[in-house]
Amino acid sequence: MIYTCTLNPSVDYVMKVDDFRIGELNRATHTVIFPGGKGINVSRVLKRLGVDNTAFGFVGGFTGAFIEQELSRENIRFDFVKVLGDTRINIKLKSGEETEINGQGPTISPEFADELMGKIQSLQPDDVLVLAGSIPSSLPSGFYGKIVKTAKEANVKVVVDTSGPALKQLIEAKPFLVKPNHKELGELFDTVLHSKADAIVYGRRLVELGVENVIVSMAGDGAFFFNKEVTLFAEAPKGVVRNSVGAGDSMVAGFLAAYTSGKSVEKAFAYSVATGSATAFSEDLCTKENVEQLLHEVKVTRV
Ligand SMILES: Nc1ncnc2c1ncn2[C@@H]1O[C@H](COP(=O)(O)OP(=O)(O)O)[C@@H](O)[C@H]1O
Ligand SMILES: O=P(O)(O)OC[C@H]1O[C@](O)(COP(=O)(O)O)[C@@H](O)[C@@H]1O
Repeated sequence: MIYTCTLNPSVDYVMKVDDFRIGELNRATHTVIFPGGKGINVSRVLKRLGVDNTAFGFVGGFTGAFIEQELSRENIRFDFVKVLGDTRINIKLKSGEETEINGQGPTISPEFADELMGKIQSLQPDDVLVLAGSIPSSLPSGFYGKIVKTAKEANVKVVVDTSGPALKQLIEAKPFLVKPNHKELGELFDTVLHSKADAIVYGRRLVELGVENVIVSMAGDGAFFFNKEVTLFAEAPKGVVRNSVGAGDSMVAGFLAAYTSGKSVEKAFAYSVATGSATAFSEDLCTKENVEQLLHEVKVTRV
């Protein structure tokens, strides 16, 4: 069974504003609201790809109730810890460029953190645990590390999609899969990546550090896959980007959906790129039909 864990879920409030002006009254021409947070996006895309899974994490208040209601509507299993305070609202402003403001999220007190650890302790060998998104500031900075240790002791495969110090901490635990974008990969090594050659150098370094499989996404410029045996590159399919929020999370879901159904890493990587682009070209997350239409456009080459 695949489990996702979102420590800081969100309600993503997407607002389209023509000609946004800072410091003035702007009126949205289109608004839409989605349940969000990286692990929740992975759960939603997995379900759309026909893979049952369970979402873990912390939710609270009216925004938390909205997330549960939307996941129930999509028949996605969840087992959240209910916290005091409201789940955050993240603003995704579309006005030519995409600007994002992510909220802080509610305070998670130690008893709620322990309740989540209890759920992690109940995982079984060969389960997959996707740890995705930021760590709320109220949790101890080593919290992700503690989750990975518990999961790995139970022979659970750990997948990581996060950034900053949380990503650094999780790399040390040698996860099964990580999916940084090129900016997050640069930050991990206190540098800025300027080229595909740079992405190859630092992607391979993650494998040397013990990560089993690495996907480095570069938005419309394609993606790399690295493990001990191969380095692969895939061009991103061409299309009109409607909402790239959740595209990275969709790649993780696409890879896992294909890999856990027995596909090779080459095929799972191609499916991952098609899933990321299918989401970027949709207003909400992708559907399985969108992914399969794009799959034939993804050409994977060995580097
Ligand atoms: N402009 C684009 N054209 C085609 N595909 C895109 C575009 N932007 C994102 N994608 C797809 O989404 C994936 C993840 O995007 P990226 O922005 O790199 O990740 P993240 O959302 O984690 O920042 C890419 O590998 C690609 O498949
Ligand atoms: O936990 P963080 O890093 O604040 O990110 C949360 C945000 O990331 C998202 O999951 C989207 O992530 P990606 O665009 O990287 O796939 C949004 O749904 C959410 O608002």
